[in-house]
Amino acid sequence: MLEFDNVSKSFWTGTRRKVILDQASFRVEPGHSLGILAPNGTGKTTIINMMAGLEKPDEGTIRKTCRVSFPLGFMGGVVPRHTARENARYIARLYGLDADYVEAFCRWLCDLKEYFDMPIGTYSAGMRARFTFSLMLALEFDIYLIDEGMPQTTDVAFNRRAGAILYERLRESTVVIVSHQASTIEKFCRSAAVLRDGRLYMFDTLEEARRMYDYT
Ligand SMILES: Nc1ncnc2c1ncn2[C@@H]1O[C@H](COP(=O)(O)OP(=O)(O)OP(=O)(O)O)[C@@H](O)[C@H]1O
Repeated sequence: MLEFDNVSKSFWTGTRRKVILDQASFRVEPGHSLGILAPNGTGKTTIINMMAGLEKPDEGTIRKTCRVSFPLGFMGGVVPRHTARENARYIARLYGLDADYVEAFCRWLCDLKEYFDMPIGTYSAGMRARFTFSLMLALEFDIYLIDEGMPQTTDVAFNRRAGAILYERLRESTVVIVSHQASTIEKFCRSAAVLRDGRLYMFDTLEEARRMYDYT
C-alpha cells in the first residue's frame, strides 16, 4: 500500500506560492492501478517524485508498505565512474537480489557489448537510457511509477525487446501513471484522479475522470 495522508507541497516562485498539493489524502492498494490526469506544469512529476521518495512533502505523511519503484526512465542512482556491471551488481545488493542474475539480465537486455564493462560516463545518452531501463526491469516492484507514458530510447530493437517485458510486468502489477492525456493511462488503469488547483479528485472509473478533466 502507498498512502498520502494530508500531504501538502508548494514551491515559492519569487512572486507567489505555486501549490502542487493541498492536504491530499489517498491510497493506492496493490491490484488497483491509478491514473492521475493533470495538465502540463501542474505537478505530475513532483507527485511521482514524492511517491518515489525523491522529493519531500512540506506537510503530511507518505507511507509505503510495499516495494515502490523509482520513476520509470529515472536516470539518477547510477554512478558514472563505475561500469554497468559494477552498478548492476551494487544495486542488486542494495535490493537484496542475486547480483549474478541482475548482471546477466541487464547485460542481455541492454546489449551494450564491451561497453557493459566500461564506465557509464563513457556512454551516449541513449546507451545510458538502455542501461537504466534494463536495470529497472531486472528489479521487481509491487507498484510501478510512470511519468507521462512509457519510457522509450532511440533504439528501436531495444524498445521492442524491453517494451514487451515492461508491458507484461505492468499487466501483472500495480501502476501509478501521471499524464496530461487519458489515452496514456487507459491501457493500465481503470480508476483515475484529476489534479486541479492542488486538489486530487478521485473517480472509480477513468471515464468519469476524463469527463471532469475534459470539462475543465
Ligand atoms: N524546485 C522548484 N522550485 C520552483 N518551482 C518548481 C520546482 N520544481 C517544480 N516547480 C514548478 O512546479 C510546477 C510543477 O512541476 P512538475 O514538473 O511537477 O509539473 P508537471 O505536471 O510534471 O509538468 P510537465 O507536464 O510539463 O512535465 C511547475 O510550474 C514547475 O515549474
